[in-house]
Amino acid sequence: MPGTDGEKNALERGRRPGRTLATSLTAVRAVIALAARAAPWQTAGCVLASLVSGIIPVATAWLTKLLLDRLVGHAPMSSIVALAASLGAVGAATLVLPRLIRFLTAEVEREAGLLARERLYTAVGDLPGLSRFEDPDFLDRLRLAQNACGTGPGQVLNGLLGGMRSLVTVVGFAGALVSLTPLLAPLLLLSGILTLVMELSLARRRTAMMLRIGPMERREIFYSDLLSTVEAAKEIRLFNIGGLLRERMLRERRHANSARRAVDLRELTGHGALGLVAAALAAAGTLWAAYQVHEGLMTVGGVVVFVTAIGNTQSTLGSLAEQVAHSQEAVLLFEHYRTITATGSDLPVADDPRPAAGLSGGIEFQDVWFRYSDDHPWVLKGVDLRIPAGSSMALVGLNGAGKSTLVKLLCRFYDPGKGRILWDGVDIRDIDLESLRKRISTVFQDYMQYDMTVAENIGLGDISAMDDPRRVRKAAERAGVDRAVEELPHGYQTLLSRLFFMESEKESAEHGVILSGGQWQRLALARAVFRDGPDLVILDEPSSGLDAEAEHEIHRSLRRYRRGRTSLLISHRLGAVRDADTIVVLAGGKAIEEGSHEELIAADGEYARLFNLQATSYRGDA
Ligand SMILES: Nc1ncnc2c1ncn2[C@@H]1O[C@H](COP(=O)(O)OP(=O)(O)OP(=O)(O)O)[C@@H](O)[C@H]1O
Repeated sequence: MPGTDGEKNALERGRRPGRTLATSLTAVRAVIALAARAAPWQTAGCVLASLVSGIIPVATAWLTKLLLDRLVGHAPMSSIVALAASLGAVGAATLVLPRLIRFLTAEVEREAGLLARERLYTAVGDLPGLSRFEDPDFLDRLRLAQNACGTGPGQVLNGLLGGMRSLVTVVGFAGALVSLTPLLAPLLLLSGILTLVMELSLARRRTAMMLRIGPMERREIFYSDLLSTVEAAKEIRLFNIGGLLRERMLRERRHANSARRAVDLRELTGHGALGLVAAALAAAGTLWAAYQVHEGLMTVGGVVVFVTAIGNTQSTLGSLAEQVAHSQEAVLLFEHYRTITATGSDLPVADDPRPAAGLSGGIEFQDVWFRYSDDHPWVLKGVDLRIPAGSSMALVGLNGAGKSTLVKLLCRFYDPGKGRILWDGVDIRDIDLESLRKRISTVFQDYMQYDMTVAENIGLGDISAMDDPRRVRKAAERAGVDRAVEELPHGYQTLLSRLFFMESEKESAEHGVILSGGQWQRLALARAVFRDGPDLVILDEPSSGLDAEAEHEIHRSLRRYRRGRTSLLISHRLGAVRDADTIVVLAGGKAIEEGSHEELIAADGEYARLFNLQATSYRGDA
C-alpha cells in the first residue's frame, strides 16, 4: 500500500543517494555520532593518533633538513645529538602509531557495527506490516544496508581519519613548499584537487552501479540458494534442472561482473592519466631544485625537504583523494542504512491507540476492499462479514479467492484500501497493534519451521511462558504431536535442524533431526495453541498435511480448544468445517453465501456444489 509522505521522502532520498553534498555530510555526521556512541574513547583515540601521525612526515623532513644544514655548517655537537634523538623519537612514532590506529579503528568498527546492526534489525523488526518485505526496492536497499552496517562505519571512519591525516601532512608540506618555492606549490595542489574530483566522481559511479546490480545479485543468491539447499535438491535432481539454474545464476553474475568491470576500467584510465601528470610535475620540480642548488640559491637540506615534499605531497594528495572517495563510497552505502532505519511504519499509527479489550461483541468486516498494491487487481471487493464473539466461522472458497488475504487483514499486516474491520465495534486501525496481536492466535497456511529445539518451536507461541515444560507438553498434546516428540532422541530438547547444531551437541553423532511435513504442521499448531487464552483463534488450513486419522483427531481436539472462543477456520476439506456455526463462501472478492452447513446445503448454491463434488469423489460415484 502507498506509504506516508515521510516514508516516501526517506525512500526517495535513498533512491538517489549522495546527490547533494548536504546528504553526504548528514550521513558522515550520523557515522561519527554512531562511532562516538558505540566506542567514545576509542574514537577519540583514533582522532588524536591520526592528527599526530599526519604531522610526522613533515616533522621528519624538517628535522632531516635541520640536521643536514647543521652538519654542513659545523654546528655544536649537542644540537646535532638533540636533532638525531628527535628524529629517533619521530621514527618510533612512525612505527607505532599506524598499528595503534589500526587497532583502535578495528575496535570502533566492531562496536559501531554492532550498534548499527541492532538499530537496523530493530527498525526492520518494528515494521508492523508486510508490504515492505514485498517491495523489491526496499529489499535491495536492505541488502546494501546490511553490508553497510558491517564494515561501513569502520570504512567511513577510516576514510575520515586517513583524510584528516593526509590533510595535516599536505598542509605541512604545502607550507614547506611555499617557503621554498612559491611557484610550484599551487601547481602541485591543483593536480591534487583534480585527483580528488575524479575520485569522488568514480565513487559516485561505483555506488550507483552497486544499486543497479542489486537485483542481479539478489537473483544470483536465489539461484545459488536453490542449488545448495536440501529443500530444492529433490526436484532439481528429478527434473534435471541443475544446469538451467546454474546457468541462470552465472548469467546474473556475468551481468554484475560486466557492470563492475566498466567502473574498474574507468578507474584504470583515470588513474593512469593522473599518474602521468603527477610524474611530469615531479620531474620538472626536481630539475628546478637541482638548478637552484647549482646556482647557490638553495641549501642541500632545502633540496631534501623539497624533494620529500614533492613526493609526499603528490602521494598524500593521491591517497587523500582515494580515502575521501572510499569514505564517500561507504557514506553513500551508509545512506541506505539511514534510509532503512528512517523509513518509519509501513502502516499508519493512530495518535492515541486503544488497547484491545477482550472480545465480547464480535468482529465485523464492513465493505472491505483490498489489493496488494496499486498495480495489483482487487482481491477483496466489498466483503461484509460478522463473527460474533464465542462463535466459530469457517471460510471456504476456491484457490486464490482471498481467504488467506482476509486472515492477514484481520491480523493487520495490511490495511484495507476501503472499508473497515471492527473489533467490538472499534476500527482495528485505532487499536494498539501489539495488544491486538496478543489476543489472536494463528496457524498460517505457510507456517514457519524454526531450526530450533522442539520445545522452542512450540514455546515461540508465547515467549513469556517458553520455559514452562508443562505448558509446552500440553500444547503438544493438543496438537497430537506429543507421542512423536517423546520418541525423538532428546525429546522436547531435540534440535530440529540439519543446518547447524548446538555447541553442546558438537561431539554427538545424533545432532539435528528432520520431521515429516505433517509433524511440522502439528508443531505449528502446538505453537498456536500454546498461547494462553487467545480471544480469536485463526486456523488457515491447519490439517492439510495430516493423514486422515490424524486430521480427524486434530479436528476433535481443536473443536474442544475452540469451544467458547471466537474462531475462524479455513479448509478445503469441507468435512472439517461442517460443524462451524457459520460457513462463509468467498468468491469474486465477496462473501457470496453464509449460513450453517445444513442451511447452505439446502440452499443448493456454491457450497453445496463444492461439498457434493468432494463427497462424490470420496464415495467414487459417477
Ligand atoms: N503478497 C502478495 N502480493 C500480491 N498478490 C498476492 C499476495 N498474496 C496473495 N496474492 C494474490 O491474492 C489473491 C488471493 O490470494 P490468497 O492467498 O488470499 O487466496 P486463498 O483463497 O487463500 O487461496 P488458497 O486456497 O490457494 O490458499 C491471489 O490472486 C494471489 O495471487
